[in-house]
Amino acid sequence: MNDIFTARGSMLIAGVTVNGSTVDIAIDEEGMIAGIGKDARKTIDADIIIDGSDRVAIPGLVNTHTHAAMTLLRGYADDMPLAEWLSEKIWPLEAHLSGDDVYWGTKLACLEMIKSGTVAFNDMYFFMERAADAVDEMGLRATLAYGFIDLGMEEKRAAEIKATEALVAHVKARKNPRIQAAVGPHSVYTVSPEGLSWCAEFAEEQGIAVHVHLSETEKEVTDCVAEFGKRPAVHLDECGCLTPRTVAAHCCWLDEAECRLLGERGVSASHNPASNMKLAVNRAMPYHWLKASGANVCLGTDGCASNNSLDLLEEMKFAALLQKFAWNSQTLLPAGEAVAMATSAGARALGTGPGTLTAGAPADIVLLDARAACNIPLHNTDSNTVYACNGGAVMTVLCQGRVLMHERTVPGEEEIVREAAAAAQALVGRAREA
Ligand SMILES: O=c1[nH]cnc2c1ncn2[C@@H]1O[C@H](CO)[C@@H](O)[C@H]1O
Ligand SMILES: [Zn+2]
Repeated sequence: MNDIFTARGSMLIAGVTVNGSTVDIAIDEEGMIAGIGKDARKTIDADIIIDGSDRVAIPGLVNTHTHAAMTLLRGYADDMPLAEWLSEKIWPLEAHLSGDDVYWGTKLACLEMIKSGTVAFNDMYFFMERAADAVDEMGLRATLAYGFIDLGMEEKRAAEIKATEALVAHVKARKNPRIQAAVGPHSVYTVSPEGLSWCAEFAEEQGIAVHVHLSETEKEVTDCVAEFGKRPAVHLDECGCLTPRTVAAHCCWLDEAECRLLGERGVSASHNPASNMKLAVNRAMPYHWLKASGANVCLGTDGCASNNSLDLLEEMKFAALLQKFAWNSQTLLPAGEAVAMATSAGARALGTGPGTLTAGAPADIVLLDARAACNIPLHNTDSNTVYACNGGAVMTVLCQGRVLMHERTVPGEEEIVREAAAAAQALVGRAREA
């Protein structure tokens, strides 16, 4: 069974349930879906066969906003307001982070993501060269941004520019088709207009994505209006940061005109319901306005210090429930749309393919346990996936046709858990001594 992780060749997932029908999924040697349907096995001479009976296949999930290595901060500080939480707890501890911490924290995040069906993620953090090592080894896809924070200081800005340029050069030099670089201006309250403009220009010049926090709290909006005379989305736009390559996380306090602006600019808006509820940001993303505007609404978990897990199956449920509750509409964000947010919309945001189970798409595939209680009965796959199951129902995960987890086994799990726990403990120890 172990060689399924290293075996290369064409593959057949035989007799698997997709949207209520039993089909075969044929995967070619390049890791692309060659065919899907009752006769798909005829399209290839499979080297590897995965038994799909008792399995439901869905496209691989895409986490469009996280800080992966914050797994090390899981449970370190909870139940606090955002500004206090960041400035009194999170940032002081992050000041002691090392590259090794980010490596093991990101490995743990990748393990957790694979175990809950995620095949690609959009990350913003520090020591991202080491995050790239972790992603490389774990086999999923990632877009990696250095979290650019200049706090209005010219000297700090110069250092952030250097760090951003270094990461982009590093990622390009790796030539790993699964790993992309992005530019990561943290937010309008931590980056000066000069910093934001530099980020926008550099991203444009490099043809890479912009990853930013936007309108997470009401305070962010009132402070931005007081300082710059305009709301955060307008401010970001004037600095050139709103583009079809932009992923804006949270988008809770956008007004209707800002939603239209995001739609016009072709921005991807990443909904992070668990983090928003936990930090009581007190307003849900206006999904209905963003959807009407044509913005690409996708899904993210945010980091493990504000979630505190990376389970997108759970997150789909939070999104569908929060939207209904907040906007008083039983019909808003139905299950099928929640699945699309976590799959095709996420794939569009990160440029990783169509994010669907179709011929010609990359074989980014999740097999859920059809015999798990949460999948009985199977009246409707989308419904069970969003409302009943969590990551525990994920059995097998493929990324570009490569098996990352099979029957819940991920190679190297024991070492990752041991080393990440040790790194977290040592990090807190260093902070306490300081
Ligand atoms: O919800 C959040 N809002 C704003 N900042 C956050 C949140 N979660 C994590 N970070 C912070 O963003 C930086 C990423 O490079 C880190 O400092 C991380 O702690
Ligand atoms: Zn965040």
